[in-house]
Amino acid sequence: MEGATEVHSLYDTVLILDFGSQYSHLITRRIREIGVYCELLPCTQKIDDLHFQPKGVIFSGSPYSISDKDAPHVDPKVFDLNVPILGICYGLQEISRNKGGKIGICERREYGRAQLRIIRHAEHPFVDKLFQGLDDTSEVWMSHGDHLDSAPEGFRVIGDTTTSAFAAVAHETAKTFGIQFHPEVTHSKDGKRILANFVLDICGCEANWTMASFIDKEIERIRNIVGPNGQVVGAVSGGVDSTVAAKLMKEAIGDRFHAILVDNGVMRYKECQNVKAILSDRLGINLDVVDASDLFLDRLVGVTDPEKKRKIIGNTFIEVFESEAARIDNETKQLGRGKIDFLLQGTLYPDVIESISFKGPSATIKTHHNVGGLLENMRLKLIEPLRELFKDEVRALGKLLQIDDELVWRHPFPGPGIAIRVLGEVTRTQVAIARAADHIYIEEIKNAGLYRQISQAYAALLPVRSVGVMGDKRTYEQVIALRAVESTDFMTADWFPMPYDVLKHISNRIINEVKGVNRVVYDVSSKPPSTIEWE
Ligand SMILES: Nc1ncnc2c1ncn2[C@@H]1O[C@H](COP(=O)(O)OP(=O)(O)OP(=O)(O)O)[C@@H](O)[C@H]1O
Ligand SMILES: O=c1[nH]c(=O)c2[nH+]cn([C@@H]3O[C@H](COP(=O)(O)O)[C@@H](O)[C@H]3O)c2[nH]1
Ligand SMILES: NC(=O)CC[C@H](N)C(=O)O
Ligand SMILES: [Mg+2]
Repeated sequence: MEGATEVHSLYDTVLILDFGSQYSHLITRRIREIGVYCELLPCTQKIDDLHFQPKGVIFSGSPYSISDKDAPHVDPKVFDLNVPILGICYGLQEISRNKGGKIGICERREYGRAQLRIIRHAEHPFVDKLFQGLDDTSEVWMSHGDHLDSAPEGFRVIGDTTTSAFAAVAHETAKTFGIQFHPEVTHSKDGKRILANFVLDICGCEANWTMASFIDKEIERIRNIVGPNGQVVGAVSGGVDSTVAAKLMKEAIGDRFHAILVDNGVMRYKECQNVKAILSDRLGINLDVVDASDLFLDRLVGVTDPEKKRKIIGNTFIEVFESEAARIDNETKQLGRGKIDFLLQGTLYPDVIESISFKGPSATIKTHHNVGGLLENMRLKLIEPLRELFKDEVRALGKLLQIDDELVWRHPFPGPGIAIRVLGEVTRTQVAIARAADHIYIEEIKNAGLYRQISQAYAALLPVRSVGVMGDKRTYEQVIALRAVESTDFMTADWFPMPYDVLKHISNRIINEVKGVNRVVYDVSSKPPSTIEWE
């Protein structure tokens, strides 16, 4: 699917070469916010293998020191692309290394805020473009132990600080810039303006990366890939990612797209009904709800290990999904349609970045199940309309596609659902208790107007018994743990400071209304060292 159907062939694209900095994805985010499309690739990318002509290139920072033996380096051919280059921190040092500058070790590591003094050069107006529109000084964020001892031939110093004589440099003619600070973090006050100067003015990119323009182009792209007769099948959970992907697909190919929602018996209160109502009735998506709850719950009998639960649920998902795809294939044969050739997946850009990152995929803490990802030996080809988008872009897209706020702002819900929120063995009774408590909890969070402030909330059932007293009688029942977190990327999270009066009310309702529970606790652990889900 390379060539004219790729997003980077439809937009001016900036290439970000990742040297492994913890901020690399932030550079990508900031440039997208400016309205310019960009892609992040490992710094080891061979330029001859690049499938598109970037309008400019950015080198990220890096945890390596440029003098390390195994320090990563760019393919020098990047300098022959003849497009503007901006090096950030290690990226500046890498430019300097290629162009003959000297790099040394700082006497004192520089970490934190610094005042950048801007040095202008009236005789070389081009070098001034990076800091155009800025005052004479600017607060910037530094994080480095190496620095330039001299600028390479042909470069001018365009900014310094009291400790860095070469905090910013620019080539007199070659449109190559390097900065020692990090414009991508918000602590650099003019960071976004600097990045905008680079991508808009210096690279000449058009700021046309908006979700409104993406919709039309993506629909067109899907139509080209699928063809006039092709059919697509997709697992849809009612989560924002799969819903937005499904809606795009529906706009592109109508009822040749078949969405399948699997009731695995561990969904939330009335979830399948609600999702069906919204997706079928309101969004016009061709959706089948398959009730496989008995199959899932029977297979979970006696299983207590969280990873085993995930595996059983992941595998069963595939089985159900494959047999549904075969059924649809059969049923649509009479309509004279082609076989189903494609599988829709709601993969997002962070998943892609994670798998191509220079640092490689991170250590497995939990094997998050992913329905499509496991269908390896299927003949179906993947189609991933959200592959280039971040979650907030997906939400913006969802709004434009007129998907209800209720779905667009839904907290994420894991595929294995309540099964990993009932600790220990998953039985129908235990699921019913967790589901009822969760329903009350979420309802009250919404009533208190807190749902949007919280990134994810749920109730977990702990299979331990504690003593209580109700109506003068001794009780000996289980515990509900309430979890609520704030997070931007779900890689790290802080526990949410839930107001006491809201907690009081929720606790009261759960103990009174949910049979089998006599105690409610609130989880005050952050991630790390805890995780968001209890299992
Ligand atoms: N009950 C289900 N029925 C069908 N497909 C499902 C179900 N649960 C999960 N999936 C599939 O697994 C994928 C991954 O689930 P995941 O929870 O990560 O994403 P999501 O549900 O689309 O969005 P969110 O992260 O907001 O919940 C979904 O995109 C969907 O394709
Ligand atoms: O589709 C999924 N299948 C899974 O097996 C799974 N486990 C965790 N999660 C979700 O991932 C995010 C981070 O969760 P953890 O901090 O618990 O790892 C949170 O949003 C979790 O809800 C899952 N999603
Ligand atoms: N943030 C960075 O890119 C740091 C680069 C390099 N490790 C240094 O200490 O200078
Ligand atoms: Mg989900």
